[in-house]
Amino acid sequence: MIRPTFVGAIDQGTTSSRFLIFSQKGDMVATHQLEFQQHYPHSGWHEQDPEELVSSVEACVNGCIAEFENQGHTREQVVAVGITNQRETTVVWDKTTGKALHNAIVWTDARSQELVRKLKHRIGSGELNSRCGLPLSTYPSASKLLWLLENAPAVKDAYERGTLAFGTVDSWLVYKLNGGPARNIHVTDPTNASRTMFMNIETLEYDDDLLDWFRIDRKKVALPKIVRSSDPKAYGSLTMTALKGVRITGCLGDQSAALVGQKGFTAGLAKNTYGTGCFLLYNVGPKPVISKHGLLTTVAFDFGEGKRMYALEGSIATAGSSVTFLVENFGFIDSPSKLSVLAEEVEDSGGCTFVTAFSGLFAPYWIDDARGTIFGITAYTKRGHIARATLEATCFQTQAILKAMEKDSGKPLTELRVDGGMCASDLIMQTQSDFIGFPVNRPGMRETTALGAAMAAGFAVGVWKSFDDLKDVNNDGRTIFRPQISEKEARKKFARWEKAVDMSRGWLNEVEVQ
Ligand SMILES: Nc1ncnc2c1ncn2[C@@H]1O[C@H](COP(=O)(O)OP(=O)(O)O)[C@@H](O)[C@H]1O
Ligand SMILES: O=P(O)(O)OC[C@H](O)CO
Repeated sequence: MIRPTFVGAIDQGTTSSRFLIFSQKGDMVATHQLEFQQHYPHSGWHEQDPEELVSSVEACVNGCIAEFENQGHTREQVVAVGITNQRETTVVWDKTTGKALHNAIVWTDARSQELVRKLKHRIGSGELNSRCGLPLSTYPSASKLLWLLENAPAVKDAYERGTLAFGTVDSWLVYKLNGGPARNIHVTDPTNASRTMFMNIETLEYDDDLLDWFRIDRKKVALPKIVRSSDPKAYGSLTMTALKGVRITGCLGDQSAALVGQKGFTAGLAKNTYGTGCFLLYNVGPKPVISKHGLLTTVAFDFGEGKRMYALEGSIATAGSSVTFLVENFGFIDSPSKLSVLAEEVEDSGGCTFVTAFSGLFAPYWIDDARGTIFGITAYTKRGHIARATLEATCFQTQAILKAMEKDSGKPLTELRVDGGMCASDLIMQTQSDFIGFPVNRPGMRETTALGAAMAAGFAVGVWKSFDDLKDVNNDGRTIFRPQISEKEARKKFARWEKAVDMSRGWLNEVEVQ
């Protein structure tokens, strides 16, 4: 009997790690998920333990395989594994010992704000964006690595001794899952490398001028080799877990993976993922487009010649994390899924606008001196109003990003494909459609990020041979949300949001910046 083949996907997100197994039809057959600890040592700082990222992934693989085998399958049916990950989060380790030298600095971490402020005065700062696709800010990995080199003695020492290795979470996982220094597999893919500020967005190679500008000496720090997002050999294989020996053949930053999982293979398609943050990626085709309106240029995926695409990206730093904040810091609700219930106790936000700038505001505004601010509170304000204002904040920022995208691309979008934890809420998706004035399309199977990683891995080993092989994947159970308010009303709400954004500028002055 020929047993069907399956592909596994490691999804290492900001708040949890997951392992999922997909059939050749793209159906998710087994999954295991674990949350891990977040560390906030100071206001604006956000760290994770690199060892815990690895151990949570390994536990997820084992938990998922147990479930898979309970269904009557065998682990040998999993022929390849893909990795997708939170991007920009920076890990540094000693390449001789394989040990992390500092906690991972998470993409949301704003500690490098002062450093970035100084870098903005350095000659040539204005040219960085067109070379690497990213604005100089606390968000990409570059400023996080510079901060570590200036402030973490162990990192500085390893740099001086030439034993320092740098990577984003994909590189760290691949390195550790391959057994660390024994094999020393130190690689990344262009979707992740395009988030560092070290890669040239045209050539997809490290750019010596960029590294020189940041004063990073390549002889003193090992950077991961940039290889394709789908590759049968470059990523090695798992040396531990129930899938020991299985090859890792796909690697995509999570937002690129979601675009792939939503089958956004051709120019003009877009998706918006509402996870810890929220990220809208719009496929612009095989040539990069540099934004003039506050968006990022990123690699959508690199599946080899003729299958390499770029995207314009709108990044929102705080989305699902604002919901978690209401749960954990304010105790308004006991789980994120109750947000909609609380928000539905009231008809609207009662005049409140919440600018959820916990790490400053990202696209399209890039205001690093703003912090979370609620406007319009009166004696009338109830928790439900704040809940509504919280969910509306992500929808307003998405609306602002879409306006910028329309200006950059010259083409208005007519439908938004969505996924991520927050999109489970019908109220949020309806609000989104109301604000943007066109349909929001939510798939039945929402693990599109993991599906994208599985697709990248499956392409490398011939599980799928062309995009056309995937045309029937994840088409069932879609929900379409259509606008229910007038354009005039949406415009009025948006004008109030823009006013609030403007008023949130400059909250942190130079003296207060850490
Ligand atoms: N029903 C819901 N309504 C609103 N927010 C939700 C809901 N379910 C989950 N979330 C939010 O979604 C986020 C988790 O989404 P997920 O896509 O798993 O994130 P990540 O990949 O960043 O770890 C959490 O921040 C959580 O607060
Ligand atoms: O973990 P997510 O889904 O919020 O995604 C994190 C992004 O990759 C950060 O750029």
